[in-house]
Amino acid sequence: MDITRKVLQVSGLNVKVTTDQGQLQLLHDIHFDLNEGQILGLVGESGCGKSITCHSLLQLMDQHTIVEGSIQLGGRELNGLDPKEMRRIRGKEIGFIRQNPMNAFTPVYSIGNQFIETIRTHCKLSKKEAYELAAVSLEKVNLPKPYEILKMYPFQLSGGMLQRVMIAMCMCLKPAVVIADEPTTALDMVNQLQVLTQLERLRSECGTTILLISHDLSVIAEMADEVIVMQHGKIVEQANVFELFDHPANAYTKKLLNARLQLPDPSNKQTVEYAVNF
Ligand SMILES: Nc1ncnc2c1ncn2[C@@H]1O[C@H](COP(=O)(O)OP(=O)(O)OP(=O)(O)O)[C@@H](O)[C@H]1O
Repeated sequence: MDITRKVLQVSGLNVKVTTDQGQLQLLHDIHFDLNEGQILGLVGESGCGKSITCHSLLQLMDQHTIVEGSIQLGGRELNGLDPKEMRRIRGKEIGFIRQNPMNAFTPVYSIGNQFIETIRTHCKLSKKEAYELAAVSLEKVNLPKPYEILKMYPFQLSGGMLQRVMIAMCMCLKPAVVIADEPTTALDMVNQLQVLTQLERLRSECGTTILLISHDLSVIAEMADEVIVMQHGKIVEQANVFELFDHPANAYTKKLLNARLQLPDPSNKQTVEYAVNF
């Protein structure tokens, strides 16, 4: 008996944008399911449509865009949902961890102010209760001295710290799904590891399902259960992470895997080979 619960079901997703040159199709017939507690990796080279996919799921596309198809969260259709209702779903039911953490925060308000505001938008808590919950969550993502962090402004925190503040917000709201769009791209190795560890905790402790977008194949190999490969707005391959890395079926997937930086063998004095020709 299959007991896998589908949390998010995307089918026949087409995204078109109207430009001065006419209509341009950005996504072509995208289908995938996100199962409860799963980490689904989405990979592909720059411009293949990864961010458009997550913005479409979150209904964040601008008014010149046509989003066709079905996006069902727990059986409820999101495409075309009333914007006010969609605002309630974003954050509470679908969390979003953005590529550039600095853009996710308003520079003139303290972290505490924004954290508490976010919690209270979705949960019936007093300011004091929300403040305490925020401090506990910051500690859970290994941010020491949480009360001091809550008093700080976004520019006083590093990118990695801001990413962890966003993960802490998700831990408070416990959304069914988190969409993480290149969460580690702008971070050094130490911060990358901390953010990935906390994402994994979000999944293991809160049972959150994660759509992890990255062009970094090592991040995907480490984190994902299943992987989707995109090219030119289309899914070209979807497979279990081991299957995809060990036996890629599609020619583009093979090219993507081969394009990883090939470091030289130190015993051999040959030139470093960079296979980056798409
Ligand atoms: N509003 C728009 N009008 C026209 N084209 C657009 C619009 N938004 C995005 N695009 C195009 O759609 C394609 C997909 O963009 P998207 O941002 O999803 O790429 P991506 O895979 O996330 O890339 P990256 O890894 O660099 O973030 C790109 O070619 C982009 O130029």
